[in-house]
Amino acid sequence: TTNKHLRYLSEALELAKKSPPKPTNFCVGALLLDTVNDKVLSTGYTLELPGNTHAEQCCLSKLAQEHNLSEEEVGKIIPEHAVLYTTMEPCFVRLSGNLPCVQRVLQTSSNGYHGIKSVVCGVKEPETFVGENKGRKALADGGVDVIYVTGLEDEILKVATAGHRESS
Ligand SMILES: Nc1nc(=O)c(N)c(NC[C@H](O)[C@H](O)[C@H](O)COP(=O)(O)O)[nH]1
Ligand SMILES: [Zn+2]
Repeated sequence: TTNKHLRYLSEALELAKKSPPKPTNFCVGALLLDTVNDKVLSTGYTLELPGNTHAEQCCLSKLAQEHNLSEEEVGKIIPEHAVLYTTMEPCFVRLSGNLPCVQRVLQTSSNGYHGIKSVVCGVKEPETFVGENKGRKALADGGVDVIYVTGLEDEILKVATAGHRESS
């Protein structure tokens, strides 16, 4: 399944490349996969939707919109065995103070909804903005497996930090 993880993580990386580089965040790509039907349910990249939005946030928000649900209810339509692929691990703290994506993921399995129980990411979050990201433990405590897949780190970080260099 590592090849499958790399395939979808590569797709998420292509999405991350669409994100407009900024010095105050990372360019990340995310996609939600229905692994039973091998169907991409939704995709997202940083700043895709208006506002200071994250890739995982856009992915979930677009899915909610498609089903006329609020973000809080989107777990209702997420099938069992859905996997969230994100090039960088979900944020645990955001300098902006906006709701972290760890909370958004955990929220999908509230209210008795099955929600997202598995996250596959390509890199841990660098400590640039908020120090060590402790999201993996929070997700595990909430019954969500976090799997780090190696192999794309360099490219993921290069894309993620495109806005952090003068001549990017
Ligand atoms: N997983 C992830 N997906 C994203 O789409 C994104 N931009 C980040 N970035 C994490 C970083 O910690 C925050 O971008 C900064 O903490 C600034 O916070 P805001 O983004 O302004 O809320 N992380
Ligand atoms: Zn986030």
